[in-house]
Amino acid sequence: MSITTTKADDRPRVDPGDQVMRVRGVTLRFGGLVGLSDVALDLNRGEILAVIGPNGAGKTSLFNSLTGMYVPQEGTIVLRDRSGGEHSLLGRKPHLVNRLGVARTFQNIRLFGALTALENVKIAAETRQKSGPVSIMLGLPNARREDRESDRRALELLHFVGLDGLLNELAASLSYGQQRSLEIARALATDPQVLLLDEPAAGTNPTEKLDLEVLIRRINRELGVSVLLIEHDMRLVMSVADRVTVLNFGKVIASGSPAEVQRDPEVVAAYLGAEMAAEMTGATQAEIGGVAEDGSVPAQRDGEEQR
Ligand SMILES: Nc1ncnc2c1ncn2[C@@H]1O[C@H](COP(=O)(O)OP(=O)(O)OP(=O)(O)O)[C@@H](O)[C@H]1O
Repeated sequence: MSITTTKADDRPRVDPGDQVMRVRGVTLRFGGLVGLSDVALDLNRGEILAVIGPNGAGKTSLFNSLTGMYVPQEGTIVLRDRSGGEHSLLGRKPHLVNRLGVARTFQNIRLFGALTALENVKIAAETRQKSGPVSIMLGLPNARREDRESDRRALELLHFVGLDGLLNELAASLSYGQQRSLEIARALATDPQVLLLDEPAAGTNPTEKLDLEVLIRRINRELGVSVLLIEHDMRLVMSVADRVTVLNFGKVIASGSPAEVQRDPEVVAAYLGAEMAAEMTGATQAEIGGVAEDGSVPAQRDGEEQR
């Protein structure tokens, strides 16, 4: 992956027939609770696909299933590489899924707080190295070359996400928005074909949200990375996503362009349900869930779902 291959305005060609990830019939149960039910989803190469839905709808469970952290009891999850080779991801260990080209960020940021920004990204870049521990310990030429390459790559990515002034700051001392950018740089350092972003705007301020919007587009356009995005901020989703898939109670209830999904009666009903609940109880929209004035979709309360 090169950082400077295309101009910012160049969209990678999105060919609906060229699916980089294909998910079919995925069902995930936690004991008696159904987290995902017969979920199907296609991510086309070069596109940004948002996955939305109220809290508890199954979005993170889906990401965990796509990245090997959860193993669904039923279904298929296939990654297609650039030469058309197909790889089943179901049941594969997370580091092997990553090696095949799927990287992710987490809803709750997972950085090494006591390491610097540069070290956090370099560790991820090193997962692509071929030198074994003995070559590294002995400082053999191959190992030294790969070490310099990891340094170069980490610096390039920190520049790409706008953190080049903070290379030597401890991750824990960065602002929330900066930590989110660092997590993205770290995910990119593993050279993914597909990047899964789990609520990247959570906890960021309005300026950081706008920066994030630009960054997601640049990752997609300049690096040619296909993006799956979980996000509650509907303004961000509607602005960056090519298509949107809506989950509710673990099922896909709609899929289409942002405009189509916004008009879909089932999606409207899912969110209107929360609105009516707010009216009936006198609670505010934000307290109950539904589309709030700022465009965000707050939580569905525990116990609302019948699974
Ligand atoms: N490890 C687990 N064990 C048991 N239940 C789980 C587990 N992980 C998720 N669940 C349940 O599966 C359902 C879907 O949760 P999930 O976190 O995927 O939803 P979500 O759409 O990502 O919500 P949020 O927007 O709050 O992140 C919830 O009822 C949740 O409690």
